[in-house]
Order: sequence, then structure tokens, then C-alpha cells
Amino acid sequence: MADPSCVCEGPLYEMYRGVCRNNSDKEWFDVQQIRYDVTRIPSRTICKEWIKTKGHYHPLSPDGLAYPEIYEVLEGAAYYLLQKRDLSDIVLVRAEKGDLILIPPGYGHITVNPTMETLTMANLVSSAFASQYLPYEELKGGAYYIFSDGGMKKNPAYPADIPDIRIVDATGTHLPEPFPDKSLYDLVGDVMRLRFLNHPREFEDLYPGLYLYT
Ligand SMILES: O=P(O)(O)OC[C@H]1O[C@](O)(CO)[C@@H](O)[C@@H]1O
Repeated sequence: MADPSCVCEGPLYEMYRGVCRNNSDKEWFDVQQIRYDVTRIPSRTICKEWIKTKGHYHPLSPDGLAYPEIYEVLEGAAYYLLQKRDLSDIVLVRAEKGDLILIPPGYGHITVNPTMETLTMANLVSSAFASQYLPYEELKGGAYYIFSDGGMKKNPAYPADIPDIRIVDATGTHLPEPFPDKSLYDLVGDVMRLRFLNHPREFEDLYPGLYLYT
């Protein structure tokens, strides 16, 4: 939190990991090493900041590019605060119900619930790795703090020359192929469309827009 003396009572948010509709989907997830999670973040402000997830990075996949992830806002609205591991890019993606949001390889992420409603979101991600929390712990959160009055503040624990935050709307930012207008769970069973989750390098050239927010 921005206020180091802030004390917040938990639990803050609920994560349901490895959710599936039936046993055959579960087998498919296990074989493909993919997980579908549902996360619910209630509306709350804590020491003047909107409630948020802790934040983490993903490690490198065997092909040398970090594992990506894809989210869908199921209910409510969200801010996805993405930051490149080398801090050369920091993006706030504003998303609403129905939006799909990509966490590109090499970006850490925090989700903020910036509304008076509960945020429910789902994600598809490789199950082959453990999230890396240490960089966020050492630097006391993400590169920016997001306050409920609309203000944002650079985290003073970060280098002074980090870039300004770029604000992008997920609404109208159509994800390129391989993501059609479908809900995330509808992609379950589609090996090729979800292959990028475990083999991100293969898709770097094929889907050049996929890993960037412009
Ligand atoms: O692990 P954190 O930083 O608390 O973030 C939670 C989110 O990340 C995930 O672990 C997936 O990356 C989800 O289960 C959840 O939405």
C-alpha cells in the first residue's frame, strides 16, 4: 500500500483455482497444463486506495519467453496494472464486463477493482509454473498506487526514472487472432488457440499484436 502504516483486515479477495465444468474438461486441462481460475474482488477501499491483488510476475517458459495469461471480466469492471519486468513500460488497462485482457510475456500484473461493485474475473494460464511475488514484495507493490479519488502516485521504492503510466481501454481494443468474440471458457478444448499459453515464442511472429498494448 502507498501508506506503509496501513493495516488491512482480510480476506481481501477470493481465488478459485483450477475451475472446470466437468471431468472431461479437467482431464483436458491436466494434459494441456492449463488452468482456468475465477477470482472475486469485492468493492472496498483500503487506506484511500482501491482494493487490488498482490501482484506477481511469471517466469520464463522453456522457449525463453515468459508465460502470458489471458483474463475475462465476468462481472463489474477492472484496472489491470501491467509493468514490464525491466520497467520500460507501465500500462493501466481499463476493462469492463466481457472484455478479454492479455497479460503479455514479461509483464507483471496487479488487478484493481475501481468500482462500487464486486469484480468477478476469470483467467486461463499455464499450470506449469509458480507465480513470482518477490519483486512486488521487495518494492512494496506495483510501480503506481491507484487511489479511490482518481489519483495515481508513483511508488517511491521504484527508480525515479520509471515511465509515466500509459492508460489504455480494453473496450474497443480488439484482441487479434486467436481470440474471437467468445467467452474464455469457450476456448477450452481448442488446443491450437491456447497453445500460446505454454509456447509463447511460437506465436510471437504469427500474432504480432498479441504481446503489445499500443
Ligand atoms: O496471485 P495474485 O497476485 O494474488 O493475483 C491473483 C490472480 O492471479 C492468478 O493467480 C493468475 O495469475 C489468479 O488466480 C488471480 O486472479
